[in-house]
Amino acid sequence: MNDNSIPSIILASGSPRRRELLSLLGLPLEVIPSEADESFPPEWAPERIVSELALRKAEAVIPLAGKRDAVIVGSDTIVVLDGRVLGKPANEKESREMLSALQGRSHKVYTGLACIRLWEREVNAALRLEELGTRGGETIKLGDLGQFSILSESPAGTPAVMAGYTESRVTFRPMSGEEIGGYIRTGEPLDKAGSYGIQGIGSVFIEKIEGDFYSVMGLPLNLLYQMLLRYSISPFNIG
Ligand SMILES: Cc1cn([C@H]2C[C@H](O)[C@@H](COP(=O)(O)OP(=O)(O)OP(=O)(O)O)O2)c(=O)[nH]c1=O
Repeated sequence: MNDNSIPSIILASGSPRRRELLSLLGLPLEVIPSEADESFPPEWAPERIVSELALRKAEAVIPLAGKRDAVIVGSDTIVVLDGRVLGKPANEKESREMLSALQGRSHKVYTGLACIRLWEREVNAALRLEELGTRGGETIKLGDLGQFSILSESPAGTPAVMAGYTESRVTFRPMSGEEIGGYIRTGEPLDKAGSYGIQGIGSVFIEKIEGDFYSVMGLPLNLLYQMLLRYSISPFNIG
C-alpha cells in the first residue's frame, strides 16, 4: 500500500496537541476544526459524555469534508473529581479553584474518540446521517483502559462509525498556593481540561499516572490504532 491508497485522516479538532499526537502515526493528515455543540445533560456518565462529544465533533465536520475517501476523527477530554466534571477553566479564578481541588489527590481523566469513514464513490457510501443514530453494535474492550463500539456498518460489512473512550487516573502531589499562582501565570492551564497539561510544565506536579499518557494529553493513539485497523488502515503498511 502506498500513501495514495490510504484514506486521509481528517482531524476534527482545533487542538494543536491532538494534531501533534495524530501526526506521530505518519498517516496522511488534514485538520478541519469542529464547531460542534459541547453541552450535555448533567445526568450523563463521563464515558458517555466524552464518547458522544467526540462523535458530535466528528459528525459536524462531515459536510465540510466533502465526498472522498477519508476517516474523520473527533476527540474530547474531561477531568472528573468526586463525580464533578471539570472542563476548561473560564478564567484564572476557576483555574485556581480547579487546581486547589486537584492538588494532593487523584482524579480521573476520560478521553473520547470517534471515527467516521467517508467514501468517495456512492456505491460504497454506506454512511448516511440517519445511520449515525444507530446504537448497540459490537463493543471491543481494551483491557481496563477503555473500549469502543461499532455503531453502524456499510452493506459490505465495513464498520463505518466507531466511538469509544479511555479512562486514566492521575495523582497530583500537594501544591502550595504560590505554586498554583505561579503555574497559572505560565498561561498553560487556561485552554486545558482540569486546568493542567500533563505534557507541559504541569508535569512537575504529577506524582503518578495509571492509564495512558496520550489519553490524558488529549488523543488515545492506542485506541485510534485499534479503530483504524477495523478500516484496514495501519501506519505500518506505509513505505
Ligand atoms: C488533562 C489535560 C487536558 N489537556 C487538553 C486536551 C484538550 O485539548 C483539552 C480539553 O478540551 P477538549 O474540549 O477535549 O478539546 P479542545 O477544545 O482543546 O479541542 P477540540 O474540541 O477542537 O478537539 O485539554 C491537555 O493538553 N493536557 C492534559 O493533561
